[in-house]
Amino acid sequence: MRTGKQYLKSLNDGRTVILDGEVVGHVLEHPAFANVARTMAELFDIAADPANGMQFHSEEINGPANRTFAAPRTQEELVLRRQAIEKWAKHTHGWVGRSPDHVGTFFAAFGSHPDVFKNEERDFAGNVERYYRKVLSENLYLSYAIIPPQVSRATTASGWEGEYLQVGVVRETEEGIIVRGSQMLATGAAIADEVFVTCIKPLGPDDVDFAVSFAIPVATDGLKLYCRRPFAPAATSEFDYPLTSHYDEPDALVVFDDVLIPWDRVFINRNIDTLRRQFFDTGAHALGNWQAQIRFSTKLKFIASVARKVTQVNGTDKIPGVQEKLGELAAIVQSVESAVLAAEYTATTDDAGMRLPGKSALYGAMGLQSETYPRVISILRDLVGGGVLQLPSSIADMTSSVTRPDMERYVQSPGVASEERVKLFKLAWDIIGSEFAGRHQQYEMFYAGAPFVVRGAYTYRNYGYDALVAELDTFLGSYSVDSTVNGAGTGMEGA
Ligand SMILES: Cc1cc2nc3c(=O)[nH]c(=O)nc-3n(C[C@H](O)[C@H](O)[C@H](O)COP(=O)(O)OP(=O)(O)OC[C@H]3O[C@@H](n4cnc5c(N)ncnc54)[C@H](O)[C@@H]3O)c2cc1C
Repeated sequence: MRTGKQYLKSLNDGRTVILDGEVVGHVLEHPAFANVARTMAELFDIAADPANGMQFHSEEINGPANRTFAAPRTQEELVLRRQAIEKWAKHTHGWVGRSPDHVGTFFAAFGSHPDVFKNEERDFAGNVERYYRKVLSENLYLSYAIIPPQVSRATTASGWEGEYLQVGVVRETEEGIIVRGSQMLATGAAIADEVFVTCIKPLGPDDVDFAVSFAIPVATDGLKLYCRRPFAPAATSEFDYPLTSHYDEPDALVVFDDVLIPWDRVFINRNIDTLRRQFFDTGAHALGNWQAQIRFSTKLKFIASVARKVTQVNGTDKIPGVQEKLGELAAIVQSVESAVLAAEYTATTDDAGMRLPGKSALYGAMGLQSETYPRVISILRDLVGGGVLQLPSSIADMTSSVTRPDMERYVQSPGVASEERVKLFKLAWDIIGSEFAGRHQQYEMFYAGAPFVVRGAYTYRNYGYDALVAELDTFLGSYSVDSTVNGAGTGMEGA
């Protein structure tokens, strides 16, 4: 299996990554990307070491592959898959949202349901199968951009002024389709191998040009990545910004300047019905978002551990009011892990033989996430008080012989030396207050769609209200005006 070293080597490929009006040369030589790319390399090394139990024998490629890219067929495989995802999530403490297991999971589901992509003119179903085999055999890191740019949400792209603002097909050639336009928001693309592009938002009949699905290498002619302001370069040290310095995944607006997508990389071409079905009739949406919940649960446990330690250091942990706050935190964190396990417990097997996590539990947790995460951050913010600002400006105050004595005298706690205390509270600030922290709040609230979409389209539809209402109707049918008038069920029978 591909190692971290091999992955890093492959990044010097002439990709067009843009920051501050300029094309970044080799991403590994830029402080915005170097450390987070090394984090990804560590993940690949963990997967490549058989001792970590992250490999499985793939029938599709008849060889070893990354367990997080497996399409589970049995309950045991579903459990092993969750454990492999946890292994990676624990390495980053859940602070890397789009590690390669996220989009890789979608292709596990696509590859198990090629029929959904079947097309009379072209072998798109075969393309999906072959591409999944490529993901497995090359241990690929995919990012994705599946949301139209935020031009206007009042209409879909066909209603916008200006053509091809959203990525769409301009024309077809013998070699493939030519696409033009943009899509948001490809997390990790600047350091990924490939980018998967499609549209998950519903399209109207006039949007057929935008109904595409394809994957291409990041280093493709005409493909540009406009990255948001990176936070890692401003991180003065690992000690000052322990999370920012390692886990600042770049987010990018993806722009296509008449890019040729070869036919063998096209999965959907101008087909609104298949576009809708690709995520939901393949199980990809559920399997992919379960990966996200496993990662989220790992992150929440990490934040809870910081909160608990802060109260120990500050000597507030014996106060009943503080224990109540830690209790609320524990309840929230446990409810997310419980949903992950409940989804596993209620898993079902679909028509293609793929084992899918239970949707009611999965989408239930997702429906609350836009409140869960801010609440968790708010509890930690409450518990740390001003301690996160009563901190030296940087590691320099800790190392300078002039300032260190004051740090050791004034910034410490009983039994907790200055360095230990500063370290903990700097970590807390990187969780609640740094730019990295702010981006994470936005990420957890929006990565699976705006909250109104998650609740209205996923949680509501998958809850199983019909079965509940059927039970309610049985109960309502068990009594009537007549039975009440006759005294039945009132306790007055025979009176
Ligand atoms: C940090 C981060 C990383 C991301 N990474 C990725 C990625 O890797 N790949 C990817 O494809 N996408 C990614 N996304 C994009 C994400 O999928 C979108 O942000 C998400 O789908 C929501 O779309 P939007 O931001 O355009 O919000 P909009 O749809 O514009 O909604 C914004 C807000 O407007 C209001 N609103 C709009 N329409 C309605 C309505 N009909 N009813 C009620 N309220 C409404 C709501 O308050 C809503 O929250 C990322 C986003 C963030 C923040």
